[in-house]
Amino acid sequence: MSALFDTGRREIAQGAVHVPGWLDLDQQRRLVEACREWARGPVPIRAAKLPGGHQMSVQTVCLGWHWAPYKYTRTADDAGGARVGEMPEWLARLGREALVAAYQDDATTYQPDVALVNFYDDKAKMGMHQDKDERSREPVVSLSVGNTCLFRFGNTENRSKPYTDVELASGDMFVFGGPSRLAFHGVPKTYPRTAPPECGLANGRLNITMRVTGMA
Ligand SMILES: O=C(O)CCC(=O)C(=O)O
Ligand SMILES: [Fe+2]
Repeated sequence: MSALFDTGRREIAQGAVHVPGWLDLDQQRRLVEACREWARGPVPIRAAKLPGGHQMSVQTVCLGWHWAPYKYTRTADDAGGARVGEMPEWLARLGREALVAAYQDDATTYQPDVALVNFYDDKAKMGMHQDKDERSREPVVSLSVGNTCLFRFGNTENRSKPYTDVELASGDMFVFGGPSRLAFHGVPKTYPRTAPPECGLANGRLNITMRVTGMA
């Protein structure tokens, strides 16, 4: 991204950067279209079940690797058993461009091999957690489309304070890596009817996180 569009870039913690409005409306619409396609299969979108039996309120479909609490597999053993869809190279490239913009580092060789596509209806939320099922500690890139949410970005020790509350709006990008890679984070709520009509998503919120599993 050119300097012109980097003006809103904000470092939330060391290695954690929020870039508001990183995706233009055309890119947002294309992502929404792609998410609709991915949600259809080969693995259908589903709300994952936690080991205790609790079902997540967020619905997820994965690319590259299938994530179910708390591991990655090639087949969706909790959702019909099909082999998960490919991680498209264009999406990995978008992840790399995000990293370049967030860290202002043109030399990155970032190559995410998994994407988790999350859909939030107006009631969905995500509790404070760490993304730690990856063997690699390469950064996580997050892209948001649709309704604005409250994103809580915490510390690496526990689920409670200190944390920083950030609003992630349609088109926003957020990266966390380095000393922030294992920070607890979550989505306490989304704000209904806040999506720009032109983003392509009339209801709810989509979030795509890209990661490097470190698995072969
Ligand atoms: O929806 C978000 O912004 C965060 C999603 C997230 O933390 C995850 O999928 O692990
Ligand atoms: Fe996460």
